[in-house]
Amino acid sequence: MTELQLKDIYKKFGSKVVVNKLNLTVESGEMLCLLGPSGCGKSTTLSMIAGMQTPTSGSIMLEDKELTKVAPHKRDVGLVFQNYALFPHLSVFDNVAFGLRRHGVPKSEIGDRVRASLASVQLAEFEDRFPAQLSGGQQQRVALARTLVLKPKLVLFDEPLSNLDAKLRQALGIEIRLLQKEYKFTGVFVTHDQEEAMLLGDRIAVMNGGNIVQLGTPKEVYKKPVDPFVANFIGESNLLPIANTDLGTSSETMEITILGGHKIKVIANDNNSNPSKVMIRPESIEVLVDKDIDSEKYNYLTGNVAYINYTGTSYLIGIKVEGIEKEFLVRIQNMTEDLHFSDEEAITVKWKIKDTLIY
Ligand SMILES: Nc1ncnc2c1ncn2[C@@H]1O[C@H](COP(=O)(O)OP(=O)(O)OP(=O)(O)O)[C@@H](O)[C@H]1O
Repeated sequence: MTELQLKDIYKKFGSKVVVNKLNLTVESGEMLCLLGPSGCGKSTTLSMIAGMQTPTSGSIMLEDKELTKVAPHKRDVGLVFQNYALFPHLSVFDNVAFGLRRHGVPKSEIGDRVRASLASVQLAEFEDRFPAQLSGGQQQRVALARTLVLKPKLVLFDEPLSNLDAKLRQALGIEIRLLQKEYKFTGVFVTHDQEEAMLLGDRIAVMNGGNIVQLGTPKEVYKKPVDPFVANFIGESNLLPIANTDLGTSSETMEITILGGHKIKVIANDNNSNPSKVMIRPESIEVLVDKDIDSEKYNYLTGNVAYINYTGTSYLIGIKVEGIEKEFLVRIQNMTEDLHFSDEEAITVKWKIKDTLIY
């Protein structure tokens, strides 16, 4: 069931268009991540749903209600911000109870609801503390409890994890997912961090310049990015400029030449006439060890090792390939043996033809 629908949402600040006829549907119980670089219009989109900004034109429907006609505090929409926005002079209990009191919830109900909500964010023992006596992660949990205690249909998250360190970000991200199952809210989550979007989103809307450039599941946007911008923004990528495309096609594959004269095969289809770039994910590439060449199935590229970085879970190898400006990146996971390469050593790598995307 559709919960939230944005229709032709358009927003101008002065003469600058920041959201450009955006259309988006969020299903009931879904978590939709708005992901994009700074300035792409994701926070403005969220602010319009929350009612802190008014669209220049377009409509926002929450179920069958036109939200743009409803005052912000009557929208049944919860908000979780980056900076927690707790009342410093109120205890944790009173911060969480604040909204219930304002909504006129009977006193007899308030204690139970606040305690249940604090328990669900693992802060049952902290109700008498003040925000300044809590860590950043705990403060953000109070902010979550304060929002969820009101049981809103829709919860809007504006980069709520970005003030926290990497480990805590992941832990709290997982908690938000579990809380969503428990409270059954629909969520829109703004972030510029692709890992966060992959962790939290049932679907991800990738934004650029006020538009949604791709909408899909984390797997879809990662495996089949629609253009070089998305490929580059989500995960690591090797984007190689194409020099020449018509070097012969078989029924299934097409051979193209990239800068430096290297030949690469791609799966032929109707969409790849006149492409300008080849894209290969670093983790779909392997180092050639056995010298067994299978050019029906694999592409090969030879260069010299520029650097090799060990991250604990993988190796990242940068390879200088003739004619290609940026190092070609290879990420090797699940290594059973240590990798040893000296600087400048010649290296050949291979990847499956089917893992080669073109734009
Ligand atoms: N109140 C405002 N008045 C004028 N321009 C604004 C206003 N709010 C945002 N903008 C501009 O609109 C554009 C989009 O801003 P927005 O905050 O939506 O981007 P964002 O994708 O959320 O970026 P960030 O991650 O940096 O917050 C930016 O160029 C910004 O400078």
